[in-house]
Amino acid sequence: MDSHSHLTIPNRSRSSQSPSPSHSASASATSSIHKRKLAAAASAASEDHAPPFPPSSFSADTRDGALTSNDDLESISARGADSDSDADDSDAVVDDDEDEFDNDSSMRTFTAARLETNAGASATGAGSGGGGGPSARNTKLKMENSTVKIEKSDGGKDGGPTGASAVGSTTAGGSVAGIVTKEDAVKIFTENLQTSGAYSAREESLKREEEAGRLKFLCLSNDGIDEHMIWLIGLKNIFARQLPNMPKEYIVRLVMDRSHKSVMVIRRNQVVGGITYRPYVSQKFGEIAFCAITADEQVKGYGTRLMNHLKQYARDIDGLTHFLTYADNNAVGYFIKQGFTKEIYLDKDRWQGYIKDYDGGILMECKIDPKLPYTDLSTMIRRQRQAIDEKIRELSNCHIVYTGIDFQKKEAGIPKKIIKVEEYPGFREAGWTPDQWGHSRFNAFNTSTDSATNQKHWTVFMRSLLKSMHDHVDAWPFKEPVDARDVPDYYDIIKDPMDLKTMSKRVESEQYYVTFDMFVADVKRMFANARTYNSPDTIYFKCATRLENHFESKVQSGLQSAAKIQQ
Ligand SMILES: CC(=O)SCCNC(=O)CCNC(=O)[C@H](O)C(C)(C)COP(=O)(O)OP(=O)(O)OC[C@H]1O[C@@H](n2cnc3c(N)ncnc32)[C@H](O)[C@@H]1OP(=O)(O)O
Repeated sequence: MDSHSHLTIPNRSRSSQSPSPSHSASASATSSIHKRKLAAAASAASEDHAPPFPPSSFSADTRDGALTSNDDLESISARGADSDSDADDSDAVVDDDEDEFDNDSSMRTFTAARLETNAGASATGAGSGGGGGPSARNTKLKMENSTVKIEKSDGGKDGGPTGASAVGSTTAGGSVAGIVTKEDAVKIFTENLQTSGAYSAREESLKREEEAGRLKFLCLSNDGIDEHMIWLIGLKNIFARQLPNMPKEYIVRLVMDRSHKSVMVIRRNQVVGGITYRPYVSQKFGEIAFCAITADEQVKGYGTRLMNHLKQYARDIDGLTHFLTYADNNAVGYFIKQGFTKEIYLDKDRWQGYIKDYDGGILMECKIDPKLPYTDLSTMIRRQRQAIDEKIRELSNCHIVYTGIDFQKKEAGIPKKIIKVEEYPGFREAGWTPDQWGHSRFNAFNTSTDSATNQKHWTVFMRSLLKSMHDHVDAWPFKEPVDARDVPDYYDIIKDPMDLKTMSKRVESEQYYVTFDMFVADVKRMFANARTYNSPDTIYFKCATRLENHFESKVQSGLQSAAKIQQ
């Protein structure tokens, strides 16, 4: 039952740290210490030198498997309380800045050499439960010309020692049950189709990066394989930087704990971020302990793709149905976007006593869908969009785009030459007939004898409405077009400006507003523009609202009296 201890870790708020200008400065200030450490590690000549991973202070613990016994947690908690002042951590626990790690060229060369040697091997197969024997757990860096042992594994469960698993490999070749093939997609692809929104665009672009081999998502745990350890240390460094209120020792312990797994984003063989979680296989849920993306790669979609890979992996390999996590307050928004809720629907019996309490975090839950192709959601969305578009095309011809009219815009958009409505390309094809001329949802005058008289009634009505607005006390901001010399950025923001003077010209042309709806649309636009550009507390915003109310009441009363006259 040791792993089910229900303890409160007092100082484990994961407050995130956003990139700051001082970031690089602080990195360079400590880099010399770091380089000394790395040089010592690379030489590995003397046991007096602490190797970069895993350092002696935790290697003993991690070799012994799970680290979540009561004793362990209590000691973590006690250490956590003074972790912030624990500047000496750097010696005991490699307290590297993530950038320092990146910046050290000798380490990079070393890492690259190793990773090249093993290219491809790390992405092969899921880990087995038996690969973590002492001989396999070589936790010291070797010299560059030394051989690195890569173990192939067979997809073990239970959160035991695991080799690197290419996350999402369960959908090898991209074929997912229930998803049509590429060829089918091409067949139903149609022109003028909006193929993706922002979410899909980001997902698709990262998916392409994966397919091109520039990006990979791996699930690893502490298996002693050198390159895995390098990545785990890289991930630990990211967590330490991005979750500064988390005791660093605690981060190391969980990342290196063999009952935890880490799904990592690796780009050009460097860790960009990851999620460390503990699968409780018997309970079919996982607890996300840490989640972070390196500072300069945040909000680029990595966090979402990482979570999608995690869900797919946890469902298909670990057999999990839910995730629970204590989310930092400022990360709640991210988790909500990943499908987490603050309501916990999972039966308490399944999780209570298993997960650790965190102060300052909000417990959130995510149900893993049993079928969704999480790593290929963008394809699913695209195909759904295509199917809907196809259906709409069957039922309507609104997708047909006709050539536009050469409007010959003059001042105020009044056309120079009159074009008959029936000559507008597409009007007749859309089902319009000449008897619909002047048709409007405002039908107060529509019963008049002929359309010319009818139109005259409307012109008089529009003129009176304009005058009424013009005379109103709140009309002053709307009488003339906005002068760009007074408001330089106005036309950057407002692309379709409108004002009372312009509308007056359009009314007086007696040609522009062929329906009353067009007039109302211009009035509405004028007020909408004012509310778009100005904030609610401004006089302009308030004038817009008051004048609009005035306009609406005038329209109502005008239409009612017109209707009475008709009767
Ligand atoms: C259990 C825990 O570890 S809690 C602590 C979580 N970690 C942190 O707070 C560390 C600092 N933050 C990070 O490392 C990252 O910002 C993460 C992991 C929170 C998110 O990763 P990213 O790569 O930035 O996420 P991604 O780019 O996929 O963004 C997904 C969406 O979430 C939004 N988002 C990202 N971070 C946050 C946030 N902190 N709050 C609200 N929304 C967020 C994005 O704007 C984006 O929205 P959109 O789809 O509408 O455009």
